[in-house]
Amino acid sequence: MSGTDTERMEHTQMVKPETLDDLIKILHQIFESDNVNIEEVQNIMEAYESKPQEWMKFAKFDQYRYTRNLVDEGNGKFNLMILCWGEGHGSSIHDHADSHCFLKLLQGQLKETLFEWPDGKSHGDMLQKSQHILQENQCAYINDSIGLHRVENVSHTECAASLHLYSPPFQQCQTFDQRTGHKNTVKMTFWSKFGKRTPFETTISQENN
Ligand SMILES: N[C@@H](CS(=O)O)C(=O)O
Ligand SMILES: [Fe+2]
Repeated sequence: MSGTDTERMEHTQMVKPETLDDLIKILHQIFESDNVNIEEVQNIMEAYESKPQEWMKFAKFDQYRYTRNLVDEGNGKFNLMILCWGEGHGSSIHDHADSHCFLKLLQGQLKETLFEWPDGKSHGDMLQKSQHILQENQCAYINDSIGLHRVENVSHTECAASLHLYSPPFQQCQTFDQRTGHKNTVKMTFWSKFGKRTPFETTISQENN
Protein backbone atom coordinates (compact mmCIF):
# COMPACT_ATOMS: atom_id res chain seq x y z
CA MET A 1 0.00 0.00 0.00
CA SER A 2 1.35 3.44 -0.86
CA GLY A 3 1.80 6.25 1.63
CA THR A 4 -1.14 8.18 0.26
CA ASP A 5 -3.41 5.12 0.51
CA THR A 6 -2.52 4.62 4.16
CA GLU A 7 -3.11 8.24 4.95
CA ARG A 8 -6.47 8.19 3.23
CA MET A 9 -7.71 5.12 5.08
CA GLU A 10 -6.66 6.47 8.45
CA HIS A 11 -8.13 9.89 7.88
CA THR A 12 -11.24 9.13 5.83
CA GLN A 13 -13.21 11.83 7.61
CA MET A 14 -10.70 14.51 6.69
CA VAL A 15 -10.94 14.15 2.91
CA LYS A 16 -13.46 16.63 1.61
CA PRO A 17 -13.68 17.03 -2.15
CA GLU A 18 -14.06 20.74 -2.83
CA THR A 19 -15.27 20.34 -6.41
CA LEU A 20 -16.68 17.62 -8.67
CA ASP A 21 -13.27 17.39 -10.40
CA ASP A 22 -11.67 16.96 -7.00
CA LEU A 23 -14.15 14.18 -6.17
CA ILE A 24 -13.36 12.41 -9.46
CA LYS A 25 -9.59 12.57 -8.71
CA ILE A 26 -10.09 11.06 -5.26
CA LEU A 27 -12.34 8.33 -6.69
CA HIS A 28 -9.62 7.42 -9.21
CA GLN A 29 -7.15 7.03 -6.34
CA ILE A 30 -9.51 4.90 -4.27
CA PHE A 31 -10.33 2.56 -7.15
CA GLU A 32 -6.65 1.96 -8.00
CA SER A 33 -6.77 -0.49 -5.13
CA ASP A 34 -8.35 -3.92 -5.72
CA ASN A 35 -10.32 -3.97 -2.50
CA VAL A 36 -12.64 -1.04 -2.24
CA ASN A 37 -13.93 0.12 1.11
CA ILE A 38 -17.64 0.77 0.55
CA GLU A 39 -17.96 3.10 3.51
CA GLU A 40 -15.00 5.17 2.38
CA VAL A 41 -16.52 5.71 -1.07
CA GLN A 42 -19.90 6.53 0.44
CA ASN A 43 -18.33 9.05 2.85
CA ILE A 44 -16.31 10.77 0.13
CA MET A 45 -19.30 11.05 -2.18
CA GLU A 46 -21.44 12.38 0.63
CA ALA A 47 -18.75 14.92 1.62
CA TYR A 48 -18.87 16.60 -1.78
CA GLU A 49 -21.31 19.52 -1.52
CA SER A 50 -23.20 19.66 -4.76
CA LYS A 51 -22.68 22.85 -6.78
CA PRO A 52 -24.86 22.89 -9.90
CA GLN A 53 -22.42 25.02 -11.91
CA GLU A 54 -19.88 22.17 -11.64
CA TRP A 55 -22.12 19.47 -13.09
CA MET A 56 -24.69 21.37 -15.18
CA LYS A 57 -22.86 20.62 -18.43
CA PHE A 58 -23.61 16.90 -17.91
CA ALA A 59 -27.21 17.26 -16.76
CA LYS A 60 -29.37 16.81 -19.85
CA PHE A 61 -33.05 16.18 -19.19
CA ASP A 62 -35.67 14.48 -21.35
CA GLN A 63 -39.37 15.21 -21.22
CA TYR A 64 -40.44 11.58 -21.01
CA ARG A 65 -38.01 9.61 -18.86
CA TYR A 66 -34.93 9.77 -16.75
CA THR A 67 -31.64 10.12 -18.62
CA ARG A 68 -28.21 8.57 -17.97
CA ASN A 69 -25.29 10.91 -18.68
CA LEU A 70 -21.74 9.56 -18.54
CA VAL A 71 -19.27 11.77 -16.68
CA ASP A 72 -16.17 9.61 -16.21
CA GLU A 73 -15.01 6.08 -17.06
CA GLY A 74 -12.83 5.66 -13.97
CA ASN A 75 -9.86 4.03 -15.75
CA GLY A 76 -12.12 1.08 -16.55
CA LYS A 77 -12.72 0.45 -12.84
CA PHE A 78 -16.01 2.35 -12.52
CA ASN A 79 -18.55 4.41 -14.41
CA LEU A 80 -19.59 7.73 -12.94
CA MET A 81 -22.76 9.24 -14.35
CA ILE A 82 -25.41 11.84 -13.66
CA LEU A 83 -29.02 10.75 -13.87
CA CYS A 84 -31.60 13.44 -14.57
CA TRP A 85 -35.14 12.88 -13.33
CA GLY A 86 -38.01 15.04 -14.50
CA GLU A 87 -41.15 15.42 -12.40
CA GLY A 88 -42.73 12.00 -11.82
CA HIS A 89 -39.96 10.06 -13.60
CA GLY A 90 -38.92 6.71 -12.11
CA SER A 91 -37.03 3.53 -12.86
CA SER A 92 -38.38 0.01 -13.06
CA ILE A 93 -37.48 -2.44 -10.27
CA HIS A 94 -33.98 -3.61 -11.21
CA ASP A 95 -30.75 -5.26 -10.13
CA HIS A 96 -27.17 -3.97 -10.53
CA ALA A 97 -25.45 -6.80 -12.39
CA ASP A 98 -23.34 -7.80 -9.37
CA SER A 99 -21.72 -4.37 -9.19
CA HIS A 100 -21.44 -1.84 -6.40
CA CYS A 101 -23.94 1.01 -6.82
CA PHE A 102 -23.49 4.37 -5.09
CA LEU A 103 -26.21 6.96 -5.55
CA LYS A 104 -25.70 10.54 -4.40
CA LEU A 105 -28.34 13.24 -4.61
CA LEU A 106 -27.10 16.38 -6.38
CA GLN A 107 -30.42 18.17 -6.52
CA GLY A 108 -33.99 17.57 -5.39
CA GLN A 109 -35.18 14.40 -3.67
CA LEU A 110 -35.60 10.78 -4.77
CA LYS A 111 -37.65 7.99 -3.26
CA GLU A 112 -35.86 4.64 -3.10
CA THR A 113 -37.95 1.51 -2.59
CA LEU A 114 -36.13 -1.75 -1.82
CA PHE A 115 -37.51 -5.15 -2.83
CA GLU A 116 -36.57 -8.75 -2.12
CA TRP A 117 -35.42 -10.90 -5.01
CA PRO A 118 -38.39 -12.99 -6.19
CA ASP A 119 -37.81 -16.62 -5.13
CA GLY A 120 -39.29 -18.16 -8.26
CA LYS A 121 -41.94 -20.10 -6.31
CA SER A 122 -44.19 -17.35 -5.00
CA HIS A 123 -46.68 -15.67 -7.30
CA GLY A 124 -48.12 -12.22 -7.05
CA ASP A 125 -46.59 -8.99 -5.79
CA MET A 126 -42.90 -8.68 -5.06
CA LEU A 127 -41.99 -8.18 -1.39
CA GLN A 128 -41.21 -4.59 -0.47
CA LYS A 129 -38.47 -4.32 2.17
CA SER A 130 -38.20 -0.60 2.88
CA GLN A 131 -38.69 2.84 1.47
CA HIS A 132 -36.95 6.13 2.12
CA ILE A 133 -36.48 9.60 0.73
CA LEU A 134 -32.94 10.54 -0.27
CA GLN A 135 -32.11 14.17 0.44
CA GLU A 136 -29.69 16.49 -1.31
CA ASN A 137 -26.04 15.40 -0.85
CA GLN A 138 -26.98 12.06 0.76
CA CYS A 139 -25.30 8.98 -0.70
CA ALA A 140 -27.06 5.61 -0.70
CA TYR A 141 -25.51 2.24 -1.52
CA ILE A 142 -26.96 -0.97 -2.94
CA ASN A 143 -25.75 -4.23 -4.45
CA ASP A 144 -27.49 -7.44 -5.49
CA SER A 145 -27.04 -9.11 -2.10
CA ILE A 146 -28.87 -6.22 -0.43
CA GLY A 147 -31.71 -6.56 -2.94
CA LEU A 148 -33.45 -4.79 -5.79
CA HIS A 149 -34.71 -1.25 -5.95
CA ARG A 150 -36.93 1.25 -7.72
CA VAL A 151 -35.96 4.93 -7.70
CA GLU A 152 -38.50 7.71 -8.31
CA ASN A 153 -38.74 11.46 -8.36
CA VAL A 154 -42.20 11.70 -6.86
CA SER A 155 -42.27 15.51 -6.97
CA HIS A 156 -44.75 17.13 -9.34
CA THR A 157 -42.88 20.45 -9.31
CA GLU A 158 -39.13 19.79 -8.92
CA CYS A 159 -36.70 17.87 -11.08
CA ALA A 160 -33.89 15.85 -9.51
CA ALA A 161 -30.31 14.96 -10.39
CA SER A 162 -28.21 12.15 -8.92
CA LEU A 163 -24.59 11.07 -9.23
CA HIS A 164 -24.15 7.30 -9.65
CA LEU A 165 -20.99 5.27 -9.39
CA TYR A 166 -21.03 1.65 -10.61
CA SER A 167 -18.08 -0.66 -10.11
CA PRO A 168 -17.30 -2.65 -12.14
CA PRO A 169 -19.09 -0.85 -14.99
CA PHE A 170 -22.01 -2.72 -16.58
CA GLN A 171 -24.13 -2.28 -19.71
CA GLN A 172 -27.17 -4.38 -18.91
CA CYS A 173 -29.31 -5.25 -15.94
CA GLN A 174 -32.48 -7.16 -15.11
CA THR A 175 -35.81 -5.45 -14.58
CA PHE A 176 -38.72 -6.98 -12.68
CA ASP A 177 -42.49 -6.78 -12.91
CA GLN A 178 -43.74 -5.74 -9.46
CA ARG A 179 -46.97 -7.72 -9.82
CA THR A 180 -45.48 -11.05 -10.96
CA GLY A 181 -41.72 -10.94 -10.24
CA HIS A 182 -41.06 -11.86 -13.87
CA LYS A 183 -37.78 -10.52 -15.15
CA ASN A 184 -36.30 -9.17 -18.37
CA THR A 185 -32.76 -8.31 -19.36
CA VAL A 186 -32.38 -4.75 -20.64
CA LYS A 187 -29.52 -2.93 -22.25
CA MET A 188 -28.62 0.38 -20.64
CA THR A 189 -27.47 3.30 -22.71
CA PHE A 190 -26.23 6.85 -22.26
CA TRP A 191 -28.26 9.90 -23.21
CA SER A 192 -24.97 11.83 -23.31
CA LYS A 193 -21.28 11.14 -22.78
CA PHE A 194 -18.87 13.72 -21.38
CA GLY A 195 -21.43 16.47 -21.95
CA LYS A 196 -22.23 15.56 -25.59
CA ARG A 197 -25.59 14.11 -26.62
CA THR A 198 -25.23 10.49 -27.81
CA PRO A 199 -26.14 9.99 -31.51
CA PHE A 200 -29.78 8.91 -31.92
CA GLU A 201 -29.18 5.35 -33.22
CA THR A 202 -27.49 4.24 -30.02
CA THR A 203 -30.12 5.54 -27.62
CA ILE A 204 -33.27 3.90 -28.92
CA SER A 205 -33.06 0.83 -26.68
CA GLN A 206 -33.03 2.57 -23.29
CA GLU A 207 -35.75 0.73 -21.44
CA ASN A 208 -34.98 0.73 -17.77
CA ASN A 209 -37.82 3.01 -16.85
N1 LIG B 1 -29.52 1.82 -11.58
C1 LIG B 1 -30.30 2.68 -12.44
C2 LIG B 1 -30.68 3.96 -11.81
S1 LIG B 1 -31.43 3.79 -10.33
O1 LIG B 1 -32.78 3.68 -10.39
O2 LIG B 1 -30.62 3.56 -9.26
C3 LIG B 1 -29.54 3.05 -13.69
O3 LIG B 1 -28.31 2.99 -13.69
O4 LIG B 1 -30.18 3.41 -14.69
FE1 LIG C 1 -30.42 1.37 -9.52
